[in-house]
Amino acid sequence: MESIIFSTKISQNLERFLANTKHTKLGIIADSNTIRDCYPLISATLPEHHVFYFEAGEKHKNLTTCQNIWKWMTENDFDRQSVIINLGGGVTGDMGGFCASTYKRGMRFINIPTTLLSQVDASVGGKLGIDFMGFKNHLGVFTEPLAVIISQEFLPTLPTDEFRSGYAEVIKHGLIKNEHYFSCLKTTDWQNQAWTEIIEKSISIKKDIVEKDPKEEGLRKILNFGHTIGHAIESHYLDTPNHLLHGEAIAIGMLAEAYLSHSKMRMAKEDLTSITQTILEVFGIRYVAQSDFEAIASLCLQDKKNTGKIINCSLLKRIGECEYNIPISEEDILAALQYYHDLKHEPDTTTA
Ligand SMILES: NC(=O)c1ccc[n+]([C@@H]2O[C@H](COP(=O)([O-])OP(=O)(O)OC[C@H]3O[C@@H](n4cnc5c(N)ncnc54)[C@H](O)[C@@H]3O)[C@@H](O)[C@H]2O)c1
Ligand SMILES: O=C(O)C(=O)C[C@@H](O)[C@H](O)[C@H](O)COP(=O)(O)O
Ligand SMILES: [Zn+2]
Repeated sequence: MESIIFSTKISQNLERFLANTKHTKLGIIADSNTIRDCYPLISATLPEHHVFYFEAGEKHKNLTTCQNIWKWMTENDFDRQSVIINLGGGVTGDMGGFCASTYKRGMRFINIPTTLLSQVDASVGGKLGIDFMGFKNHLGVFTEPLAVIISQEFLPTLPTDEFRSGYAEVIKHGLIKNEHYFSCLKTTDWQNQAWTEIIEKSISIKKDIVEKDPKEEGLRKILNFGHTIGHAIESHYLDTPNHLLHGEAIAIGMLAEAYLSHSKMRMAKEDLTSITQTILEVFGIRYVAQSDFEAIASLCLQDKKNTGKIINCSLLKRIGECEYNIPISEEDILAALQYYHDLKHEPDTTTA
């Protein structure tokens, strides 16, 4: 597993790390926001390097951007002894890591995650990839970074919606593995959490699972709770005015899959109520039209956990315990989406 460095002075930690990492060339991959807000925090102490940045956003996590990255690597004579630094959120980490690990069959890379979401989840565990044909992370590989360097110095410029998006993965970590963690999250205002503890706790939950099953042959599928339906919703609305951030879509996915946990796994009604209240308090209700349900359900047919035409979902037995490879039907998905839709009419739960 990659080494994870918790840093309070990113420029110094990175300088030290690079001094001990022999490389021919050094490349920085960022997006249009992190080049402005995050690169200045590390640029002064970096040794000689090349920079590539792309237009920020999920819709640029695609083959066209990858081609531009591979061209930049080639034109600047990167070789297998070169090192790439991915400076940004999950989009930069997933795509930059994918490009590095496929260029000349593999170059080393370091992740410097700059969003809450990428610090608690995306930068750890070696899942890399891009979207393709409208499906999330459809092309990709498992490759560990050389290191992940995590610093909260980047977070002050992160917009509130992006912060909240990352919080969805934090809630997920509590729901799948640690009831106590979830109940602490539940009782504290989400904007006033103790972020140092949250980041460390979430990473330790994820790391523990990934170490046991790095290539998602079994147990790791629990990290995908909320993602069967959540990814389908994210993909469906990606290029529309109703587009959702990854965590916002996963929050809806977790509500829908919590409903299925109750209906198919006998998770207690009190647990469903507690999950529903907690997620709605943070995320409110978002636009998911009934007329889109069929299309969303059919996107689930391409989920990577599936076996042939069987849609396998990760569902909760109770808060803090998740099971994987639970077959669900398209009708189940429609019922779960209806559950989400109907929450809009509950007087105490609608905030948006
Ligand atoms: N590989 C994994 O295990 C894994 C896990 C979870 C999510 N993901 C993927 O990660 C992606 C979502 O990650 P994300 O939420 O970090 O999205 P992102 O990379 O798009 O970053 C979110 C936004 O914040 C901006 N930004 C980043 N850092 C900033 C900073 N410090 N200050 C100001 N602006 C900043 C970015 O430019 C972008 O506009 C999705 O593609 C998802 O599929 C991967
Ligand atoms: O690390 C994992 O495993 C996860 O499932 C973490 C998820 O939060 C993340 O969104 C991941 O990229 C989803 O993977 P995918 O295999 O469903 O594309
Ligand atoms: Zn996710």
